[in-house]
Amino acid sequence: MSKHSDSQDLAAPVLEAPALEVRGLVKDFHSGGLFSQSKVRALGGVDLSIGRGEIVALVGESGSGKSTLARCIARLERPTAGQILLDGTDVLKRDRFQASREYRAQVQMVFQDPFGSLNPVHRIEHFLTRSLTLHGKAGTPDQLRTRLDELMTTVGLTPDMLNSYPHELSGGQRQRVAIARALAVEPEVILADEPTSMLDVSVRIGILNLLRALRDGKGISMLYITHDLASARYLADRIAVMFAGELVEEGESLDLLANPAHPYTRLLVSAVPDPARTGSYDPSERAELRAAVMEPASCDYDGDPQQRCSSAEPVRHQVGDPADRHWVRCHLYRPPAAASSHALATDPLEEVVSA
Ligand SMILES: Nc1ncnc2c1ncn2[C@@H]1O[C@H](COP(=O)(O)OP(=O)(O)OP(=O)(O)O)[C@@H](O)[C@H]1O
Repeated sequence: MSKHSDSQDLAAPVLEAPALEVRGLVKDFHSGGLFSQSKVRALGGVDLSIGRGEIVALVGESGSGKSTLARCIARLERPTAGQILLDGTDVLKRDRFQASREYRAQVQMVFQDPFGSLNPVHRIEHFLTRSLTLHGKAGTPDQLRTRLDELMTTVGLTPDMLNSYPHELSGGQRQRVAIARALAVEPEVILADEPTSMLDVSVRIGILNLLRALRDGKGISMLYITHDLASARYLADRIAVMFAGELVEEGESLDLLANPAHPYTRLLVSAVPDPARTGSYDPSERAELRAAVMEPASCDYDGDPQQRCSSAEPVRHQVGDPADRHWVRCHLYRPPAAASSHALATDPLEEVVSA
């Protein structure tokens, strides 16, 4: 059991170098018109790493900065400051203005909307062939045919669907095509931004299982973005919690959900439908947690008279066993014995993800 400490020097286990790492990533958006000086700080200095073959879920409520982080990593947005390291190389330094083709092949993004990401005038074969050709992986016509068929079967579709148009497929099948398109370039990392949120509940678990199979079979590292803790728990090895553009807690999925240490994480956990708590759900508990965390500069959770977040950034505190790599950033963190527990009693996934 760790003790409360103001030190950032945590006793982390020595691990293999991560596949992808961001350090101090800041993103400001200008707001209020062309001549306005005002800005929105969407990311306030994010540090996050994804190990090889690891699935990290990034969770947080709408507007917390999840998509901005993924878009910065995919280099669809230019970060204001910070580093993005792929296999230890600082890619922002190497390719300052736009990502190289090599980087785009290594880091692929799958978007939330499988309807919007496929141009309706093209057949499925077009999307996959284009990716393969752009990245020099098409080969001879025979090799291309084999590769296309393989991609379709890998994502659970049949090769005859290559002749279909997007509107002839279901939402789940379209998302599988989007995943096949990402796979075509043989990426090292996939950034999946709410890949199931626009799909029928009945097909969500199939997409999650596909992502897991790709990690297991091909060793692809993934950042899985969601506001749904139940699916994060189902899929991810680790969960990172984002609040107002900052990571406030991170840990092994089961440990973090069983022992949430930050008031915001507890708020999220309390929102997961939990069959074991049906009937005893206490709305005032949620209201109290929400009030405590919605004003991060003056968080009075547990009554912090000093309101330290407004004058100093909270440092990271290790939570529990160092092997769990569980940390929290909160001035009010106390070791678990003194904190209240909001553990998920049973697996709510049956209720939330599957039909
Ligand atoms: N292009 C933009 N211009 C100005 N502000 C932006 C832009 N994109 C994002 N923001 C702001 O940055 C913050 C983070 O937004 P972001 O979309 O990353 O959050 P999110 O957690 O992904 O939310 P959601 O789950 O709703 O997608 C928000 O305050 C948002 O309004």
